Amino acid sequence: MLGTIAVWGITATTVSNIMLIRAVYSQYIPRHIRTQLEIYFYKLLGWLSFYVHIKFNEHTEEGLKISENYDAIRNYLSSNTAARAQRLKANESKNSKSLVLSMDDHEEVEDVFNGVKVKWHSNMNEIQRQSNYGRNTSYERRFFTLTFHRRHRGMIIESYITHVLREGKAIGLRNRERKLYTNNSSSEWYPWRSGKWSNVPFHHPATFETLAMDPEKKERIKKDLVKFSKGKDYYKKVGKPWKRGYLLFGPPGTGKSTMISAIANFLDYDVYDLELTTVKDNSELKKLLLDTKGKSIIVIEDIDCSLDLTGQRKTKKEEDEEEDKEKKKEKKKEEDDKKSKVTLSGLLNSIDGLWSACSDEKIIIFTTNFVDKLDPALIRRGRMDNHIEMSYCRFEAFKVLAKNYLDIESHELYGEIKRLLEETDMSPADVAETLMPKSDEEDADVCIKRLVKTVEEEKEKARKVAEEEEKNKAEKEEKKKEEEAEKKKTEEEEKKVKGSEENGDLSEKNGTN
Ligand SMILES: Nc1ncnc2c1ncn2[C@@H]1O[C@H](COP(=O)(O)OP(=O)(O)OP(=O)(O)O)[C@@H](O)[C@H]1O
Repeated sequence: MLGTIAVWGITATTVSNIMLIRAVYSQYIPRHIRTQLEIYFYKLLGWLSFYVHIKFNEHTEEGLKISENYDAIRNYLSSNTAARAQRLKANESKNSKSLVLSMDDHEEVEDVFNGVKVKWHSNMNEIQRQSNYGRNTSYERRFFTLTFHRRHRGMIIESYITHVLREGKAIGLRNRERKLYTNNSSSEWYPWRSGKWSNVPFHHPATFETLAMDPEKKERIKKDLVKFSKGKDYYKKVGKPWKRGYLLFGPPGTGKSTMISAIANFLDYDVYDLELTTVKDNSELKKLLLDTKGKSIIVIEDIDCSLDLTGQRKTKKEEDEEEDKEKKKEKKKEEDDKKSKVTLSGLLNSIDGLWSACSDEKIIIFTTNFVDKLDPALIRRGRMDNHIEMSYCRFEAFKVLAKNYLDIESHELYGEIKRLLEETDMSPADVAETLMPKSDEEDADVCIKRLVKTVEEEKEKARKVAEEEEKNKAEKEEKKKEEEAEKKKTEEEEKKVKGSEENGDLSEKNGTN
């Protein structure tokens, strides 16, 4: 008992001595000397210790953004070592599609790489700060520390850390919740939002399986996408940026937007839906494009409606002059004139700029209903590498829709439908709408019969339209012929009159002589 009291007494004295020394140290030794002393102390520790420590902070140097490396390490440790940690933390991240378990603060786990053991420690410091208004605030600063024996320094720095960051980033991409980004239009009320992206979770259900189109064409597109997504080394070898441009063209309702969603789901990419008409000018466009992340699809729908593509491309000088003129005009204009001043050259330059500025995989897709209206420069290979025609619904595409909407693979009317669809141009959107049951009483048989009736009506309509066009054409030709005949007649009469006048002149002359 006496022994225990003595031990407590010694401990208490030691603790109070340490506290006294600390108080004297921080009160009487100037700050800059304390800093120097601490540097030497840590250096000494470094010389004495066999272990190397590397710190990875949660925030970047600027302090605002979460460090990508910290995130990657957390992902790596969550999947590789967190199972071995005693205490875990459930992170509810808005960027992740599922709950992510990671090591709790002040936990330590071991990892083994190439037979070498390393330790990861998750740290958290609470930092006290006084605000400008004298209020005390505190915030938490987190970081991971990697500890390993100094004889493995080279291998850990060159190989292990790269391995952890690469794996962690890949896990992050797999777990992330995909996003649909849209560009904000310029607003008088929220000027800081203009030229920036807003996002919502991307949950479009379209897939290549549900996409109605010719199966061979579908397979070709899928192969092209797979080759692209696995082509990092290939693109590097041939000296091309890891990008691909697709032009989707075809009549309305043939599935251009649906195809974009199917591609995004197939490759697991985000989608940036760029509304060109709300982009203020070329420099805002460039900024928006450069502000897109990798593994994404940038979409400009109905490109023919978003820009004046009928005009010739302008030279840089012409464009500058025009911009100068525009600026002068702009001053006179009311402030609420929000017309987009994006030009074709601006778009081309922005795409080329995007292509050369970023190293990660990106796809850009343009859609149009009128491919012939587009400037060839916009869709040349290299910018739009793959041109895909989305066409009217033929039998193969119909079979996919029937499977999707009615869950059937055959019907006695399939032969009839095949014949009708080969002869009639109907969009997959119209076929899908006709096939969809309108009530619980409607079964596949009712829907298929309705489709036959609708296609027959469409065929009849198309026949009448063609007949009308033919009639108009014939009438026009007839009119043209009549006009030509009339013209010829007038010319001949004029010739005759002229001839007789000349003859008259001549006889007059002869008579005079
Ligand atoms: N090829 C297709 N496969 C499956 N569904 C389709 C297909 N085409 C159209 N649809 C259906 O029709 C609807 C409209 O299609 P979508 O918006 O993709 O056509 P679009 O070609 O982009 O039309 P627009 O040129 O008018 O923008 C879709 O929601 C989808 O349900």
